[in-house]
Amino acid sequence: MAERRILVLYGSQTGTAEDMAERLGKEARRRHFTCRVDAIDSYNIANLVHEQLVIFVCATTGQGDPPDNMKNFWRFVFRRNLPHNSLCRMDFAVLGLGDSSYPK
Ligand SMILES: Cc1cc2nc3c(=O)[nH]c(=O)nc-3n(C[C@H](O)[C@H](O)[C@H](O)COP(=O)(O)O)c2cc1C
Repeated sequence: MAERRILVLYGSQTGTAEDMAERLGKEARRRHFTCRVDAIDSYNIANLVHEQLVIFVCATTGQGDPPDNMKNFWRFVFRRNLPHNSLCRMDFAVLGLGDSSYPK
């Protein structure tokens, strides 16, 4: 990886995923990565194709629903006409937050 750059995007309803994303950002900067942390729907999805490495930190709310600040992205991901290879050049990781007391 020529440039050490990470984007951390979070979907958070009550702040836990946001805190986690900020912690990841801090840790990444400590390790000399350039790191931006943002709510998923505040980020311009059209730019995702230019990202090298993205960490998605996403919580669940309602009844297995996406948080309000990632609803647009959720719709985007499930678009029927989204080319299957549209994000294939991007490395990504997903950290999901939930609570095991909710029914599966
Ligand atoms: C109203 C509400 C609904 C939730 N629904 C679910 C759920 O359906 N499934 C699940 O695994 N966790 C559920 N959770 C647990 C949250 O996903 C978990 O507490 C998470 O850490 C919250 O992250 P956030 O503070 O970033 O929103 C729910 C929590 C709340 C407050």
